[in-house]
Amino acid sequence: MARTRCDRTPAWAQLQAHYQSHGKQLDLRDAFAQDAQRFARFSQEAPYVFADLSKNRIDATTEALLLDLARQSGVQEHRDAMFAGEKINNTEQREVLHVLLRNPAAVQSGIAQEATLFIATEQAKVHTTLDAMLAYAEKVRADKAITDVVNIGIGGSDLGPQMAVLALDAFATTGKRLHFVSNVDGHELAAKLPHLKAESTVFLIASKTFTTIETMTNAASAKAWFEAQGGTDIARHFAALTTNVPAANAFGITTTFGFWDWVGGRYSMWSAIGLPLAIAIGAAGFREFLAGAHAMDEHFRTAPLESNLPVRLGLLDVWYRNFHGFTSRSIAPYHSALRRVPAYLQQLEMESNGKRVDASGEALPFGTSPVLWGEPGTNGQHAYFQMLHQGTDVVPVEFIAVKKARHDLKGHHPMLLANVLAQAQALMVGKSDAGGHKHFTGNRPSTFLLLEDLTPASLGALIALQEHRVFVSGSLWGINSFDQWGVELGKVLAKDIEPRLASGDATGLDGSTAGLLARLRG
Ligand SMILES: O=P(O)(O)OC[C@H]1O[C@](O)(CO)[C@@H](O)[C@@H]1O
Repeated sequence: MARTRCDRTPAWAQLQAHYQSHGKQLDLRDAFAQDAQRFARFSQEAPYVFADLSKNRIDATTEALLLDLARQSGVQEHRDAMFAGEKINNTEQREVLHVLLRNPAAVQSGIAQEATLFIATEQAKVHTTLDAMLAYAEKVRADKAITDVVNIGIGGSDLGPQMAVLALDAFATTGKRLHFVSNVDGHELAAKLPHLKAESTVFLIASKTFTTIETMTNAASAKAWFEAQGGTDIARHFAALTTNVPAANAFGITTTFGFWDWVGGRYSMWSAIGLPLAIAIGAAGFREFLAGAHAMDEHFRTAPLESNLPVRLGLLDVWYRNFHGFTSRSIAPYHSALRRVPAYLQQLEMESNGKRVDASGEALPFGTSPVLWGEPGTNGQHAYFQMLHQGTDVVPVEFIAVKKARHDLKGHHPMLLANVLAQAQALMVGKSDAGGHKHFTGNRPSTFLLLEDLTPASLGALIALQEHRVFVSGSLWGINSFDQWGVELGKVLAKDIEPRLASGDATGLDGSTAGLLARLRG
């Protein structure tokens, strides 16, 4: 697989020169004035998602050079290697095949015989497990005695299903209450338990590894509570979603749905980890969700680079991070059901691309993952948008809007859409007030993602789009987007500190940790 780190390509130097001569001065207002076709030129259709990129600080030369950067870095080859089942997660020697989870059939052409065989075998397992998991979801949905489903998991075993269950609330037809418990902070689980009854609750223990301390602690407490309430039928009231079925069995759970180590935690909601969503919207809805993601996979896999939305977004991310030096991106979903999307994207992008070394371990001489943050519009407008409009830092904003409303409250949706348009417009056009307090500099960039309707399929496509744009920027940066060693140190230290809270032993601790330990014990 030919992969060249972006800063080692000829296009990188050309982009630097272009940034100095044109890029940094580009004014969006002039760009629109000079080009009546700018909206059409810088917008992109993809399955279920229309993207307006025209309010970004790019021109035709920028795009051409960025596309050269993609070609010279080997993004296409890297993408093909992922789809072909190569072990592109090199630090863990694993394939990266979450796309298989939403692939309707094991059709792969032009790849090595060995990979074809591997993919076909894994694909068969995916479909068998999917059928079993969806049959279970339907069983729970049909079970009148079950009123509550509690998902216990954290990170990728929580954020995805939680985000999707909220997003697709309009499609939730079960009448069952879905709860998500992630934090090891006992306040979270303790607040739920008094409202649950053992005989009417199903606990889903979601953990890829089945070793994560938060999830194991919550799962043990949930099981102890269940038994203390007189519950005995663990097989009916507990299910495990995991790659580590033996550990789930050892924990006493016999109802299990597996997945595989070629699925990263933050890429796992398409697997058994999606069970809460399948229970909420049903098997057919879940299959539509997968189909929407698959449509985006096909777009990413086959569309030419210049009309490939994940590629265009990933290139833009690199342009902003490494040439403009923007360090964050604000996500502004103008749909209250998408309120957990910013949190979901934080893990997706920051855990994938928050790396300081390339895939070979060499320190990178440029910035990588931006900070992602945001709240739903219009709420954000009345909080931090002040800074977006008039602060000293430029923060590119990614608006997400949905054309169709699924409520009939008069006037709300046009007002919501007017606001999202107005915010994007205000950021760009600004307002002159001779440099005073009411002055808006304008020329602040934004991307506008538009869905016709928020459905299982469009949500699937939107999230797959985000996965692939993260792939593209990570690929350009030459990093391994599929490991997360940065989460390990804190886990190890917490294990060391926990017994010290009981013993008070501060041997070898730094002064601050020792001081705080003493206060917490006092
Ligand atoms: O599903 P698991 O194995 O419990 O892991 C939960 C989360 O913890 C992490 O490994 C980080 O610690 C994430 O990557 C993952 O999504």
